Amino acid sequence: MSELKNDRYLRALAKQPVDKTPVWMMRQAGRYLPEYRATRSQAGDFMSLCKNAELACEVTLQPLRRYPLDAAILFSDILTIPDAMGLGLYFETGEGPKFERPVSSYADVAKIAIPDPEDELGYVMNAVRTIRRELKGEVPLIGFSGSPWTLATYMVEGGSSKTFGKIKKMAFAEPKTLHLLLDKLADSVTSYLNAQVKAGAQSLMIFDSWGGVLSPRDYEEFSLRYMHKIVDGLIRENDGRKVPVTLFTKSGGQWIEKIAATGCDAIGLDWTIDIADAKRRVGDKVALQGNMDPSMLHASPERIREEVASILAGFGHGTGHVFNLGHGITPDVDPEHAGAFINAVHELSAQYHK
Ligand SMILES: Cc1c2[nH]c(c1CCC(=O)O)Cc1[nH]c(c(CCC(=O)O)c1C)Cc1[nH]c(c(CCC(=O)O)c1C)Cc1[nH]c(c(C)c1CCC(=O)O)C2
Repeated sequence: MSELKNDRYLRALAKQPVDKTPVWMMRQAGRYLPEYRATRSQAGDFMSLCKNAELACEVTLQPLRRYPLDAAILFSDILTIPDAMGLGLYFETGEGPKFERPVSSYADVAKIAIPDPEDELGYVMNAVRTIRRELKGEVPLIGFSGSPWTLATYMVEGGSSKTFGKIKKMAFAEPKTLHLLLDKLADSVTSYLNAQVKAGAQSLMIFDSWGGVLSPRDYEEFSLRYMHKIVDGLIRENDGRKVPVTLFTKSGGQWIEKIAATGCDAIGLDWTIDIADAKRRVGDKVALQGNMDPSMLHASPERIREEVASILAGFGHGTGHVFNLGHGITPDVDPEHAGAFINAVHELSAQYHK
């Protein structure tokens, strides 16, 4: 078993005692950091940055050099799987991700093959191995993927969407087509995440960014069911240590009992749910990650501290809490405010672990 210098994050996920509440930030490597923007312009476009193991490692480590974060997250994107399936991912400046060949029919879905993670996605595994080597056991490395539903929204819509008109039409008019796609995605995500574990990822997170646009029944049918299938297929122990899995459904606060029942180790919460309420409902089963509104990072450092204090008080005494934002940090945040947030978590949380 390789030793970690700081294992607070893994201990909190396993509900073992900690000295302080661990903290990391979704999208902690990103455009709000000038050093990220510099490396990114050196790489050219975003996917070239993801495909260069040395540069992907560099941007993964940048936020850790600035802040005492308790975890690193692989620098990559959730859309690597659809790209490896042959859809032709590209990024239009200011418009987010797009696909050259979106999926629209049963025939399109039938043609899709499950990518080999060490072949078409070998660049991701190279990044994981490089980052693990360069982290030198400082903090654990989180691997990740998108959920089948969230990946399918991009594949069917051809990019980001506000209304999800095309994928909902497929869900309700051609459910067989969508289920075949979701099934292939679940198999792809399982083998992709297991390959990340074998390459060195010490924890896993599944981003279900768009599960919250579904009705409760449709959430179970089109999103949760496939995340459950993935959880059942994951390697849960490696190198003598548990590999915890965190499920994050944005706007999924009303379904946390159902999410906990998948057998995941932790639930990621956005800011629309009170963490005290979440702890009452599922705190005996799973750890909780979250949940400050990322927009709060625009407030003064004093106001940020107050917000951190109130979330810590909501969770209360004991372990099982990984502090985070309720969604990704945005490019317009002042890096000093991010630092104030992280320090506040460490300083104000010690009293809850005595
Ligand atoms: C939906 C989604 C995507 N990607 C991701 C999600 C799920 C999380 C969420 O709900 O936000 C996940 C993701 N994307 C990225 C990471 C890296 C790890 C981290 O630091 O958290 C992670 C975990 C890097 C990235 N992924 C992307 C960037 C920005 C790219 C750039 O440098 O221009 C980063 C740092 C690109 C991306 N990729 C995607 C979008 C919507 C965008 C933004 C496009 C834009 O704003 O121009 C798809």
